[in-house]
Amino acid sequence: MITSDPPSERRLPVGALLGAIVVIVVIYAAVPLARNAALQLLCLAVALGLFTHSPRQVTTVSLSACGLLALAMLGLWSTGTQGFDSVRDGTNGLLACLFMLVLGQAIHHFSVKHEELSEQQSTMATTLARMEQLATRDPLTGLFNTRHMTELMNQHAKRSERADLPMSLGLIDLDQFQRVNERFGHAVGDEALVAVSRIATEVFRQTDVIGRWGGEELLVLFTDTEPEQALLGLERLRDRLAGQDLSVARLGVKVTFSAGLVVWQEGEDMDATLTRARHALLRAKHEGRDRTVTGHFNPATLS
Ligand SMILES: Nc1nc2c(ncn2[C@@H]2O[C@H](COP(=O)(O)OP(=O)(O)OP(=O)(O)O)[C@@H](O)[C@H]2O)c(=O)[nH]1
Repeated sequence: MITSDPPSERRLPVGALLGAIVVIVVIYAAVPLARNAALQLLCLAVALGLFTHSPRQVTTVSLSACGLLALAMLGLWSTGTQGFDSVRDGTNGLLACLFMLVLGQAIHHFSVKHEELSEQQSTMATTLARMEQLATRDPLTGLFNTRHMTELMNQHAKRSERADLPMSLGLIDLDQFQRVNERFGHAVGDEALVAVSRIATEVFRQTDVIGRWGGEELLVLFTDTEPEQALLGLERLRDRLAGQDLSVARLGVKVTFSAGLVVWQEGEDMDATLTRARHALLRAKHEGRDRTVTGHFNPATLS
């Protein structure tokens, strides 16, 4: 079961509270004139138990207050201390004890309910986060899934249009991935996919949006980025993958990728942008793989 700490505003060190109770009881015993005020302060200390950590501590506070007060009264009565009226002070003390026990129980009950509620809230938050994860992420790579990427593309297109910001789209396809699966097995192929995804998230900017576009394809949305910079990003990924062993067991699994990179045109439907990116990707494959082919901008302008 998931438990949660009470909110910080409820926290009061129980040790400090017990210390205060001891001091109040000492004042009660030592200063006859302050007895009524001490009883009121004791009740207040028990009420402050509401701000301690747990229901158990609430009970500790109220029982300690009652126990210490009873001991003090017993001591005063048995030693016949002057100024201690056993009827008046005894009745007041017993009433205070009764009040503190009832108050302690009520606060204990409230505290238990509060804890249950916190646990439920925490469980709900975890479940919601898990559901959101399942709805938006690809289970293998942890990247955004196709459906969520589609939503994000449309959102970013609107944002780019409103703010007049450049946006590019890169479609990445791992080369000859079937051979990786055939040679090393599907599980190792999965490892390679996970490794490429992890490296991609490291290589691209945090503002770039990366998703798995089915199978062995990734889609990158280069938001607020000039295409030349997006191309540099893709080539950084190529450099990082070059010669890198992508298997956990160091089997020598290496992959390259082909990519199609296009600039989103203002007002363009994202499906049309994707189609252009796929055409560019196919050209990259036909031209020999392990390269990026761009559409609608001149990579020769690279600085
Ligand atoms: N291990 C693993 N393989 C996958 C996954 N998704 C797709 N693949 C494999 O990726 C391979 C894609 O094969 P193809 O589309 O023929 O392309 P390719 O072998 O990569 O060759 P080119 O794309 O032409 O360079 C297939 O063998 C799929 O089974 C996955 O989640 N895990």
